[in-house]
Amino acid sequence: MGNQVKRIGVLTSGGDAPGMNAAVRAVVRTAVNRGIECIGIRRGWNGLINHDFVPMDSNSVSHIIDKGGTMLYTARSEAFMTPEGREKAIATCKLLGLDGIVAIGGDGTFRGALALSRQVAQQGETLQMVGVPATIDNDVGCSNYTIGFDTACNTAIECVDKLRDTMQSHERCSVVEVMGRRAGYLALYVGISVGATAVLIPERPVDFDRDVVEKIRQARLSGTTHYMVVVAEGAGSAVDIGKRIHEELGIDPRVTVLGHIQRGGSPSARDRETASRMGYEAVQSLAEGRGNRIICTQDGKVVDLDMEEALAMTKVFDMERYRVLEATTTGAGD
Ligand SMILES: Nc1ncnc2c1ncn2[C@@H]1O[C@H](COP(=O)(O)OP(=O)(O)OP(=O)(O)O)[C@@H](O)[C@H]1O
Ligand SMILES: O=P(O)(O)OC[C@H]1O[C@](O)(CO)[C@@H](O)[C@@H]1O
Ligand SMILES: [Mg+2]
Repeated sequence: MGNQVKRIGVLTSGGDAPGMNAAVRAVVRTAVNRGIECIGIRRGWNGLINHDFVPMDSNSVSHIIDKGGTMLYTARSEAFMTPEGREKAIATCKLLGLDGIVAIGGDGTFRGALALSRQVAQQGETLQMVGVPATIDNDVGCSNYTIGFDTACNTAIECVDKLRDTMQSHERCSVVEVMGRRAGYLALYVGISVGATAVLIPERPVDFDRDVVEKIRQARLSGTTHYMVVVAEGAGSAVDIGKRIHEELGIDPRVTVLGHIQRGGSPSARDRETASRMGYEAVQSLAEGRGNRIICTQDGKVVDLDMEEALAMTKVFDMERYRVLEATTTGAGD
């Protein structure tokens, strides 16, 4: 774990996101082209604990840029949350002679990276970590955008468009739950894009009467006979919302929880391109001696920020988008 970067590891961690493969490819190819060896660590942080790795060359990442999922597999690691687990990971890094690691994942993955790097520093050594944001939740505070979000939005939109066809024919109300963990980005982007009657997000405290009952009522008064309610998983359960709509309005909604379908599929152009740029920047950053960074998009540019400072940043939710939704759907059909 010296100063000059000769060999790096790359891993994917947390929930998978379309475009993770494109990011792995960019990391491996950029490293190889700079004369840096690259080791794939499999199954997230668990791979470092369990010696689960695979040496990678340029050909090992051929034919993956268009694939969803991650060729390195991913995991959530309980063991890595403990100093003892991280000690085993440090031993593997020493054994493999890693100078740095590119960790592709969400905020949790980066907290893990920081914890590892601090523990190494306590032992008087250095292990440079670089994070690449990839999560369908788009909830990494320091980055405007996270790899996978665009594809997940497009997948959800395709599903909701199909639901709308049958809701329109049967003159029904549909309640659709989308992922996002504690964030409402996915729900709001999808809601705007499908012309949802109502969207519930955790960033805006829900007033059921104002945000659901009145929206459906106004849509009905405008002549509409089908309604689409999009619920972010962080704002509540679609099943509960459906029951409440039945109680308060006497209609009989159909509930769909989109679930993990939103995490799959071939990555969109935006996700492939962003992943390629971020993967490239991650290796540049390590090779140029800038460790403990998170690669971020800010105003369309890819930049690297100090990991600790970046993790302390919070994203300001753009409420203007909620106003766009209201201005374009309230009192009308989709
Ligand atoms: N504070 C922490 N210290 C050490 N390791 C952590 C910490 N937080 C998270 N990790 C590690 O990172 C892994 C991934 O974190 P998490 O499950 O939050 O997913 P994520 O990277 O945020 O991605 P996503 O939210 O898209 O699923 C955890 O399973 C754990 O191994
Ligand atoms: O794959 P799991 O463990 O069910 O996790 C689901 C969670 O992961 C995500 O898909 C990505 O963070 C969230 O939107 C969701 O809450
Ligand atoms: Mg997360």
